[in-house]
Amino acid sequence: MRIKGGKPLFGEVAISGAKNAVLPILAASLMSTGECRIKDVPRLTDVQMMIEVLITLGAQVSWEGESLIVDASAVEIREVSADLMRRMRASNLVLGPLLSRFRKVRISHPGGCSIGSRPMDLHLKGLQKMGARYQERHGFFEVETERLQGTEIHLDFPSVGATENLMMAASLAEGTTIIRNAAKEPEIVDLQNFLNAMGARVRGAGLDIIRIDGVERLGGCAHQLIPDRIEAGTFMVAATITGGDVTLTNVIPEHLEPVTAKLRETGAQVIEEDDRIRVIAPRRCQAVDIKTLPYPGFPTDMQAQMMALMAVSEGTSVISETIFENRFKHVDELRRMGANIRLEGRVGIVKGVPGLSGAVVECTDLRAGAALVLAGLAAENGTTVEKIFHVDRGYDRLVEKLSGLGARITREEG
Ligand SMILES: CC(=O)N[C@H]1[C@@H](OP(=O)(O)OP(=O)(O)OC[C@H]2O[C@@H](n3ccc(=O)[nH]c3=O)[C@H](O)[C@@H]2O)O[C@H](CO)[C@@H](O)[C@@H]1O
Ligand SMILES: C=C(OP(=O)(O)O)C(=O)O
Repeated sequence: MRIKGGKPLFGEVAISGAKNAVLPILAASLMSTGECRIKDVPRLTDVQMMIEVLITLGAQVSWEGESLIVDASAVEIREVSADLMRRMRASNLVLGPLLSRFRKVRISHPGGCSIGSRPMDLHLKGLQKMGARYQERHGFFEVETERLQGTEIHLDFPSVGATENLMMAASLAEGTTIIRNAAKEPEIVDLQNFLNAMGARVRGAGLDIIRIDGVERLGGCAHQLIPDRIEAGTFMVAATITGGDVTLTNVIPEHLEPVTAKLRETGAQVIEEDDRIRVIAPRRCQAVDIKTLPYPGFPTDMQAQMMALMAVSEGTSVISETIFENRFKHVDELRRMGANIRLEGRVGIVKGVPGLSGAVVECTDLRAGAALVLAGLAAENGTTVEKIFHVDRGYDRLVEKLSGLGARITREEG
């Protein structure tokens, strides 16, 4: 991606459906014996990969405009290969659905990814409490059960993935499951709504305790995805870092509160309407401290983008990453562009500089890539962002959307 920075962004941009909602929802569709129609699905490589997982398992999946139609009635295979698992972390979300529907699953160990290790002990501990047995062999988890039984599960940490896997598994279990210390992210609420539309009985998503009354079968449904709060947050930072004035449409402002609060602290004006947010940038932002936390805390998926903003803000910012142990890979690349950042373990100390200078930089992961694009939009001269495929995992038509706001950005296939 080539960016000629230094131009404020102006105008309106429509936010796509949420990546982190559609991936668990596609996994959940494996439990249905009817046809599921999911609307407003973003065109992302992660979505394409999840479609491949579903097809490999035997589901029929087709696009109809912006909707995906999934028919999993003929699914029989119960194994996810190491290859698919390596290519997309979220493929671990088929564990709960396949186990509850077929009672036996073989899923490759997720290992780690560039932002840190991605353990599944909480997912497995919860399933074990529901009566599943598992063993780890040759890099695979082999999990089986006669039928999952409802139970009470207390999560040691409000893990998003574990909450999702357990909610899905419990939907076809016998009896009632209570998940305590559950994750409260908006994507959990969207999953609850999708499960209930298929005929499940889930209540409490968005709160600490989720109650699932198991049912015998799940049928077809139609579901509209929530907008992507991380894509939205990224555009809010794009407006701020370039000194622009941008209105986002198709957003749920409440989901963005942690980001909005921080941006307001930097001096940006954020005006919320029903399903729109307008961001008006200050002359120069003030540095603010950031600590990533489970929702409604500040999202880890916005940490890199905020670091790019802090790199050009006035003052010193302390950024603590508490969710992933290795989510600072963008630091070296931002330094190439003139950022003054020191790392101390999981804390980044960012001393704002008056401006960044364009350079050739490389994406190391999805949000690191987004941060570099943002830095490029703010920098003087040209920036080349390489390995942009990381960004395609989570941003739908990013170049088109940024160009629509006046950014000078092009893309070349390497
Ligand atoms: C709480 C949180 O912010 N979760 C983020 C996490 O979700 P994701 O579902 O990938 O990760 P979790 O929420 O499960 O994991 C968060 C933390 O819990 C630990 N853990 C997780 C599962 C487990 O069985 N054992 C265990 O120890 C992880 O190592 C990590 O430190 O990454 C996604 C992609 O960046 C984000 O959208 C989610 O917001
Ligand atoms: C890292 C992310 O996704 P995943 O958990 O699917 O790797 C993300 O959405 O920022």
